[in-house]
Amino acid sequence: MAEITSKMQSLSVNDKPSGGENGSGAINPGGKYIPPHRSRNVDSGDSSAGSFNGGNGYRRGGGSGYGNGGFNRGYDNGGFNRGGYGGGYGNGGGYGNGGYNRGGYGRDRGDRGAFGGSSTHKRGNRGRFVDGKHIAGAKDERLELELFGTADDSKFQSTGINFDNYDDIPVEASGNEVPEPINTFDTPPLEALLVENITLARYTRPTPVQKYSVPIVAAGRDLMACAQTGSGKTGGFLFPILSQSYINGPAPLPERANAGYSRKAYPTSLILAPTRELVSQIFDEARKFAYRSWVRPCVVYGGADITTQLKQIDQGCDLLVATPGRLVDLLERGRISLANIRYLVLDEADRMLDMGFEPQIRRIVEGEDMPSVEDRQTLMFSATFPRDIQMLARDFLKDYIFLSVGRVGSTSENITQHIEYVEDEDKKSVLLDILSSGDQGLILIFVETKRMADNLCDFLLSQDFAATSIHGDRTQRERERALDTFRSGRAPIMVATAVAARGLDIPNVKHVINYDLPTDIDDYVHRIGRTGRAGNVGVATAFFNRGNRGVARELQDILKEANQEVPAFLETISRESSFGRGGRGGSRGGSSRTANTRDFRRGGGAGGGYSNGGGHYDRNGGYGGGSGYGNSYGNGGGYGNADSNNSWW
Ligand SMILES: Nc1ncnc2c1ncn2[C@@H]1O[C@H](COP(=O)(O)OP(=O)(O)OP(=O)(O)O)[C@@H](O)[C@H]1O
Repeated sequence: MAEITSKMQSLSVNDKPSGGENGSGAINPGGKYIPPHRSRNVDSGDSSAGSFNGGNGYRRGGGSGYGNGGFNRGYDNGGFNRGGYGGGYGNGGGYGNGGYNRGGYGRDRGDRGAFGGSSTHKRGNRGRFVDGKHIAGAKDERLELELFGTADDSKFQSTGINFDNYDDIPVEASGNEVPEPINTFDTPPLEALLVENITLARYTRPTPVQKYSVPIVAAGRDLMACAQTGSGKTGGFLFPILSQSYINGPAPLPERANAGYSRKAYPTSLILAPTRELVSQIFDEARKFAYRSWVRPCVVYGGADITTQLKQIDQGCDLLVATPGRLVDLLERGRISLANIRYLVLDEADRMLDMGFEPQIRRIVEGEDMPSVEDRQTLMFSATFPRDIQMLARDFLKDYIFLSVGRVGSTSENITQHIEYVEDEDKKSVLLDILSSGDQGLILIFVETKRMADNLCDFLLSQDFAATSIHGDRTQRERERALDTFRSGRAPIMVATAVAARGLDIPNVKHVINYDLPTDIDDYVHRIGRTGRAGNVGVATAFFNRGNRGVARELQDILKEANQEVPAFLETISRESSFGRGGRGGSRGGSSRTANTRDFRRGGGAGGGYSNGGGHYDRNGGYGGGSGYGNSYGNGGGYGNADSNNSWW
């Protein structure tokens, strides 16, 4: 600290940077900061570095000083400023004294708490199922406004100019006797109240995945559905299970249910998803479409007060949205029975396996009182379906229909993808260039580690950008607050680890930046899918350098599939790395990670049989390691620990 202070004092605006410690930015005689990637001749064969905005200067005047993160925690924690010695030496920018105020944004979380407003379930607006008939509850205008907003409310996603283009995406449905898709919401088999709620949500037409899923579930079939990010998969499972629930009513309680002191809930539908944010979001959607119905949705996830969750469950729980770890906890406490489950949904199942949830999932599905695969309907949804998850399907699904909207694991053409060659030490300055280039709506920046998320967020704050961060080490409250400030635009930049990669539906995310590329190409697909949703357009930029050559080939394939420009350096590096790895084995075509086949049951596919994919994906000592299907599970990760945050993200 003393050393830094003395360095700061000894520097003037015209000083050369001291190098090393501040990321090697340079300051020209006029006091203008020259970012390192400009002041150096880039010779890595990339023509793209620094090409973002035609050379905007930094509007923050002077500031280099990045690279000395680690200061300034406590952003978005409501007003106090721990600026410390902040960033700053080597610049004339004057932010080094804690002068920027990180409070401000980060309040007004309101009272959604763990369960969202529970007013949905006031007696009056709750529906009933009497004598085989669904009787809708009374209307509640205030609640309607809360659930559905108004057409011009930016908090709610509206469809974009390319919404109709979803109809042009080729759909493949394989399996026995695939039912005909519906084309509109007002045709059977959708139940009348659900159609009313869909209208309140201002959905005018079903997306392809919804067109198929509704009749498939109505026909009593199981489903594995793979559709691009942002194309309405949540409705794809909520619509059919709610509609069928409204038509069929609740399952009768088992005879011994709630005998004596037992206070168990007997949900009819169970939706499992990997992260707290995702289950909360699914729950919010379920509240909309369950409005005025007999179905009462509940949500449970780790990291939040279990007593509050139990109280909510006690008030009724017909559709339960849960992370696997917390659900196991509740099962152990004897507060939930799965004996009445008719519909089981696994959303983002591949991520749940990545996170080490497989033991919990197997316990929930096979080791408790859930009806067997023959006596329930099981649905699996994701935008990517690696082969191992298709294998899991063999145990959980029966005679299912495999639905793929577009190619499995492909990205939406609504997202314009840029891959820029950026060396690690240049990333910050290139990022500043992008962020300085104008109003771009919300910007989501992905990094690989929690530490990096903190560092980068601190750095951006030090540069006067209103940023927040989300990662697995932040408390649930902090994570919710971060999401809220981001959603509302009070902090229009969010630095995130993979916790925010899947499923999150945040309107107005215009740009996703992969500051660090993931090592798994499926993660890339999900990350960039936070933009370009519901027919809206978006931009995704990835910083690529030789350290990312492991994904070069797959990235190139993805760009081609989505009709995106493939930079020359990517082709070169991808050729080099394919050569180094002995041909196409590690590529998307032959990878065991992402299924190239549409329906695994059809066998073979471009990559050959499952066991010869090469380089089985491995994370957390997960299910990797083996060739061959037989030993691909059986991961480490210790039973019961997956709700904790042992991971790096
Ligand atoms: N039929 C529809 N009409 C209009 N908007 C829709 C329709 N279905 C879904 N949406 C909207 O599209 C957005 C994306 O939907 P959703 O979150 O279900 O996508 P997803 O396919 O699950 O994406 P991801 O793969 O990222 O999880 C949401 O804001 C949702 O409200």
